[in-house]
Amino acid sequence: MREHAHQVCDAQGRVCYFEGTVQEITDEYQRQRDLHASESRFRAMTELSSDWYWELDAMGRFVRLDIGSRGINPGASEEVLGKSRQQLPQIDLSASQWATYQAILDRRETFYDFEMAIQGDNNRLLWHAISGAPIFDSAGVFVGYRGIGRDVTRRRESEELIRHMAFHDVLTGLANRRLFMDRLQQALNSMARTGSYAVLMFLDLDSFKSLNDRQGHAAGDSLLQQVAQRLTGCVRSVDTVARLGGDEFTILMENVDADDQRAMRHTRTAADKVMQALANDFDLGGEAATLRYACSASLGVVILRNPLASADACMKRADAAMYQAKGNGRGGICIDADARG
Ligand SMILES: Nc1nc2c(ncn2[C@@H]2O[C@H](COP(=O)(O)OP(=O)(O)OP(=O)(O)O)[C@@H](O)[C@H]2O)c(=O)[nH]1
Repeated sequence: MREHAHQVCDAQGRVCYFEGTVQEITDEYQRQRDLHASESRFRAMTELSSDWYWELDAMGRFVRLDIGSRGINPGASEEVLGKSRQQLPQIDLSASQWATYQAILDRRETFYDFEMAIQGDNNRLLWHAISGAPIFDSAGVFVGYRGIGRDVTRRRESEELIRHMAFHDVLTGLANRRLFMDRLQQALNSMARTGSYAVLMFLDLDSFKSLNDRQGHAAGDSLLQQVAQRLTGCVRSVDTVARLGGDEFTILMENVDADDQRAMRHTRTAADKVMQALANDFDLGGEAATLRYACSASLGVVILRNPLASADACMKRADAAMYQAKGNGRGGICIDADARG
């Protein structure tokens, strides 16, 4: 019940009696209790969850940001109030991503899991997924947006790692066969446009098995890693170096030259450089000891002229050239310069 009362006085100001009203407010009281319970539920949710709640005004500026104790960067709330997302320098979106975001807001659409890169502390890239819905007042006028945000950095990093592992060799970090074959096919396609030849090299270490057998697998692994580094260091950054597996490496050089003679000269120089890169002894001893190892390798080289050739056929030729080099006594280069190839 709610009571209102006031005094009724006589002409001299003396209180004669009280009069007032009594109102039953059970419904209103219940509504307030419900509202309070609902607000408490919402608070508990944002407090316990790693998600956060945000609200923008009609101009897209933050008017509210509730970040629970488990949420990201709890101090961020004051920094962002009054600013739009576009005004926050830590959000790292391309121009076209910003345009997509703004178009969604302009159309007053509900959106789900719009992912944004955020520059975190120590230059760590974080990823936030935000979902939001427009808010309209009782007259149907648009007054802003509200929604939730979630840190999805772990998921993005796992996806990136899986993607990287699908296309790279775990031991050396080089491209794997799958990525290499893809690049080779792309190189053949672009040869059709540029008319410039490409060069494919196939390198196999000599007697690698006996290194493994005599010095152990760790020494073999160390050699493979160091060979990968040296090969990467002796080609241009646009060239692709791959480990196909075991002790087999391949190198793809694009846009070598469109002229036969010059292409042949460049190819010889590049092949010599690769062999030269492996000429100095490797230290396979790890931290405790020194183990000098002179590595020999056989190199098969193919000058690719025919953009219609298949990537598989090119690889077979390079493999055959490498075996030819092995057959010639190991430690040498065999160049397959078939003018039709
Ligand atoms: N340490 C190490 N060894 C590997 C790895 N993958 C394959 N191998 C070994 O690499 C060796 C490959 O040897 P082959 O190329 O067949 O033989 P090879 O002794 O080099 O002989 P030639 O090529 O004829 O000179 C095998 O003994 C494999 O067990 C790896 O990731 N790490």
